[in-house]
Amino acid sequence: MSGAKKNQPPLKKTKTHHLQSTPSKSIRTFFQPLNSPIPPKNPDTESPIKLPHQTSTSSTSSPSSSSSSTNVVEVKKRISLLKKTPSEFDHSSVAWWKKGEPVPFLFLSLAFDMIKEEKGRNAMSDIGCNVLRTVMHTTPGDLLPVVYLFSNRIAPPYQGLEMGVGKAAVIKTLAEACGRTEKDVKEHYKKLGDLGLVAQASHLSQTLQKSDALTITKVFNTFHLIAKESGKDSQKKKNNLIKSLLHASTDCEPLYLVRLLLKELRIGYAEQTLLSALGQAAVYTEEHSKPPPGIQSPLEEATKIVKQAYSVLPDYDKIISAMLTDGVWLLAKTCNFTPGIPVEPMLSEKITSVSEALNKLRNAELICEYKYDGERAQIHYKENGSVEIYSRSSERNTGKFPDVVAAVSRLKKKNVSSFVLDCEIVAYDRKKQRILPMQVLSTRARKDVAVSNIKVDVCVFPFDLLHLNGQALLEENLKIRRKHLYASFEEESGFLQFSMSLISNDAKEIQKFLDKSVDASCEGLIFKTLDKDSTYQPSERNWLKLKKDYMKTIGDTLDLVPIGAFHGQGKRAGVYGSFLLACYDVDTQEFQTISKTGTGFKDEDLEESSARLRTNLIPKPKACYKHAEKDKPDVWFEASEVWEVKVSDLTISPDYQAAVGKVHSNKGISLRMPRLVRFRPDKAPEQATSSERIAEMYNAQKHNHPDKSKKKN
Ligand SMILES: Nc1ncnc2c1ncn2[C@@H]1O[C@H](COP(=O)(O)OP(=O)(O)OP(=O)(O)O)[C@@H](O)[C@H]1O
Ligand SMILES: [Mg+2]
Ligand SMILES: [Mg+2]
Repeated sequence: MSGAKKNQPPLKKTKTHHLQSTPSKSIRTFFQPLNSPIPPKNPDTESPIKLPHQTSTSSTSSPSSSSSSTNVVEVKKRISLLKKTPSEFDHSSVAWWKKGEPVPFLFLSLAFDMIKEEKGRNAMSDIGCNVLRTVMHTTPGDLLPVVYLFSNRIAPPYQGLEMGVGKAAVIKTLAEACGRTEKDVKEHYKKLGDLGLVAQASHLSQTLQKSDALTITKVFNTFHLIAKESGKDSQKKKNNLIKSLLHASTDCEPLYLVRLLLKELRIGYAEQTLLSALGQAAVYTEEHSKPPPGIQSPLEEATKIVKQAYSVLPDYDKIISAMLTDGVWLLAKTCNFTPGIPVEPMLSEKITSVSEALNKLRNAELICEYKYDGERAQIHYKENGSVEIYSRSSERNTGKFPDVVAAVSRLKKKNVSSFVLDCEIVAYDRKKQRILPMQVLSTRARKDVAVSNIKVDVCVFPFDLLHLNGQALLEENLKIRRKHLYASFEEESGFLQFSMSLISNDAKEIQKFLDKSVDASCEGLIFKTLDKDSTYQPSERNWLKLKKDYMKTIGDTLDLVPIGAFHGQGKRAGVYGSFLLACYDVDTQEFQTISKTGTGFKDEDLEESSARLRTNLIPKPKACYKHAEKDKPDVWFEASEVWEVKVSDLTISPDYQAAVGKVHSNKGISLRMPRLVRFRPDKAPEQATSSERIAEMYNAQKHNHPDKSKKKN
C-alpha cells in the first residue's frame, strides 16, 4: 500500500464537485486480513489510517470473502467512533481510505446502520455530522453525493430525475443476481418484509469476482445512469446496472443499495436534521471560512444559515458547491433565490374566527384574500421566454398546464422580461364565469396535456410575485410585491385574475368579505400583513387561513395516508370496505395509525382507490408503521398517497397511535366521524398532517370546546 499523498489541495481550492472519480485499486487493500489491533490514529494532517496487512501478497489483490469479513469487523469497530459527540470527534479517526481517494460506499452503509439503531434525535444528528466531517476532510468532492444519498434523492425534486425502480424490478434483478427464482425471492420477501433485507441475506458478495469495492461516486453515478435510461430495453439496462452494484456489494451495502433504489431509506433522518448536520460539519471542518466576529454560538448560527439557504435555493448541487468554495458563513450571499429553481411555498396557519385573525395580527395593516380551492403553483418565466410551473411540493408540473404557460406569456406586460409568480390554479367555467370545485381540476390529466385536448379550463389567480426582471423580491414587504404584481400583468377574465382582496382591519367588513368568498366558491380567506413582518418566507406558516368549514367542525381537515384496508362486504364486496389511516410523525419518521374510514367515498372513488392501492400491497406492516398489535387490517399498503379527511372531533384512544406520548403518555389520538373529502395528489405521504399538528388540534379543541373532548359517542 502506498503512503499517504502529501500536499493535498486545501478545501478552498475545491471549486466544483466532481463525480467522476473511479474506485482506486488501493481501496481494496482494506480487505486484507487484519489481525493486529486498530492502530492509533494518525496525526491530523496525515491522510489515511493505514490499516495493517498481515500477508505479503500483493496489496491490490482481491480478498477472499472470509478475509473481507474479518476486515469489516475491524472497520466496524473503528467507525463506532462516529458516535462520539462532535466536540470530541476527530475527523481523521474513522477513515480507512486515503485522503483524496473516493469514499467507500461501505462507510456510508455502516453509518446508516448505526443511525438506524439510534433512538435519540441528537445522537442521530451527531453521527450524520461526523460522517459529513469525515468526507469533507478526506474527499470533499464526495460531499455532494453523500448528502444526496442521505436525503434519499439523486437530484433536486424540481428536476424530476427519478430512478423509477419498483419492487418488481428489484425482485427480478435479485433473482438473476443470485441464481434464484423470482418466486423464491418473493417468498423470502414475504417473510422479511423488506427487499433490502432479502438482498442482504442473499450473500451476494460471495459471488463477487474481483470487482472493485463500491464507492459513493460509483453508486451515485450508477443511480444517475439508471434514472437516465429510457426507451427500448431500458428496463433490462436498468436491471443490469442494479446487478452490477449488487455484485460489488458487501456486508450491509445490499440493504442500503436496495432501499435507496426503492426510495425507502427509512433510517429516520429528516431533511432538517441533515441540514443542521451539514452546518455543524462545516463549522468543525472548514479552514477557509471563519465565523464573523461576535457570533455567540457558531454551531447554531451555521445551522440556521444552511437551513435558510436551502429554503431559498433547495438544490444541494448549488449549496454544497458554494459551501466548498466560499464556506458556510457566506451562504446567505452565495445562495440566492434563482429563477428556474422553485422555493418552498409560504404557508398558512389555521384560525377559526375573524377575531382571531385581528388578534394575532394586531398592529399591522391587514389584507384578506379569497382562499381559492385549486392547486398551488409557482410559475417561473425566464428571460429566454421559457416557462416552468412547479407544484406545492416543488415538482415540475409544466406538462399539466400548457394553457397556463400560454396565458402568462400572453398576459405579462411588455416591460416584464422575467418573473416568478405565486398563485392558485383553479378549474373555471368561462361561459358562466364561475369557479369550479377542486374535484373538477383533479380530473385533468397530469402529464403531456395538449392544449387541443383540454377539457377542464383553468384560471390563474396570482397573489404574490417573488421575482421580477432579474430582481428577487422575497425581502420586500407584501405591499411592494403587490405593487409590482399589479403593474406586471394584464387581467383577462377566466384566464388570469388577481386574487380578490380586501385591505381592512374591520371585523364586520371582513366577515362580509368572508361570506362573499364562500358565495364565489372559495374556501374562505387568507389573512396576510401588508407592511410589518411581511417578507416572503419560504415554507413558513406566516399567513392565516380561515375556512368557512372550520367554524362548523373542529377546524382544519386532516391530510392522512392510507396504510391498510379491510375487505368490503355486501355492496362493497370486491373492493375495500374501509381503510386504516395514518398521520406522519416528522421526528420519528413514523406513520402512526389514527382512524379507520369508509365514509365519503363515491362508488367510483372506492373502486379507483382500491385498484390503485392494490398495486401497493406489502406483506406486513413496515417498521415505520406504528399501530396497536390488535389493530390489524386485512391488508397493508406501502405509504403512497394522501387523502384529505374531515372529522367532527378528536378523541384520546388506547388503540390508535397518532401523537402517542404528546398528549397522553401511552395513548394516541383518534378521529370521530372521519370522512373522505378528496384525494391530494399534490402531497407526498411525508407531507401528511404531522402528529405534532394532531396534538395541537386536540389541545385547541379542548380549549375551544371543553365539553366536546369529554363527550362520548
Ligand atoms: N390568496 C391566497 N393566498 C395564499 N394561498 C392561497 C390563496 N388562495 C388559495 N391558497 C391556497 O391555500 C394554501 C394554504 O393553505 P395551507 O398552508 O394549509 O396548505 P395546504 O394544507 O396545502 O392547503 P389546504 O388548506 O388547501 O389543505 C396555499 O398553499 C394555496 O394553495
Ligand atoms: Mg388548497
Ligand atoms: Mg390542508
